Amino acid sequence: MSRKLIVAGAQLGPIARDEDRASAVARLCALMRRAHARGAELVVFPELALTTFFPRWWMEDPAEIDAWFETEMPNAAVAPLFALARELGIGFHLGYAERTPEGRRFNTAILVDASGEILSKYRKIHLPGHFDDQPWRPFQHLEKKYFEKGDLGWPVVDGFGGRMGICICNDRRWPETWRVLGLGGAELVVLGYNTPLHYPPAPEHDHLQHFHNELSVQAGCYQNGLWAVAVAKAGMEEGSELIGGSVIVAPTGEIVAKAQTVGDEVISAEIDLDRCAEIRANIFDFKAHREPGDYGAITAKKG
Ligand SMILES: CSCC[C@@H](NC(N)=O)C(=O)O
Repeated sequence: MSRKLIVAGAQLGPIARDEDRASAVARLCALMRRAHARGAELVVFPELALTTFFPRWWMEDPAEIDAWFETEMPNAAVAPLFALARELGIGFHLGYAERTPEGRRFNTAILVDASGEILSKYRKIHLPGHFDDQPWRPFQHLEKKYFEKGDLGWPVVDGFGGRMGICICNDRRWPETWRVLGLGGAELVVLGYNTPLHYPPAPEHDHLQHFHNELSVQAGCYQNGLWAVAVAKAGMEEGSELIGGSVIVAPTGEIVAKAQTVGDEVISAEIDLDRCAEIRANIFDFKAHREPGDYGAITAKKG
């Protein structure tokens, strides 16, 4: 038995600070067409895919901050993407900055089906970086200032013939993310990232950025017996070099497709969701072998 599906990752090259939504959406549409031409039923776009990675700048003016956020989804700016998805009959994952009607701000991603309906929404839980102005850095990482911690948990929903989960960028480094998604029955996890090559607090690790990206995604897939499509916004963006290396990873932890550039690029693979059982019914058979009674420390409060 098999449940086969062609999936694509649409890596983005840099988005300039003054590049407007219309330009970014036109690029997403061009990538969606390329993914569709490869037979993809689902295309995964990066984290915060409609703008430059704005948390690298300290801003105080609320109007200036709000300009980076979407107050509705879909909205007029992304309407062409939703319309194209419907026309082509392709689903997609999109990361964006969300501002709610109550003025709450989240780093959000949605999963949209081939009819343009939003199937699932996730708000980023692991927010990296800092709250305060740190002008000593060549660029800042102010996700803790601009976003609240997500309040939707890690939803797992039916879609694309299987069980679908979402996480966002820094979440991929945390085993708890993958385990909670795995416990929810996720068979395919989609995620986007903006990962600077340079990490100012520990530059001695800069040369490990690609390794840590792959290590995290491959371990998450293997240890939970699921597929992942992990997609970068890459390249030299406003003086900050972002890693590429978008990958599609199998439940065995093997990479089955990988980007070769740091620009706009489509990767794709035919995946079989039934291959999750190769791991889930064996080495990581949760029911048979997991010992949650001994894992209490994992859910204890911070400290
Ligand atoms: C502050 S350094 C970590 C950078 C982080 N980036 C995002 N966007 O979460 C990441 O984990 O890739």
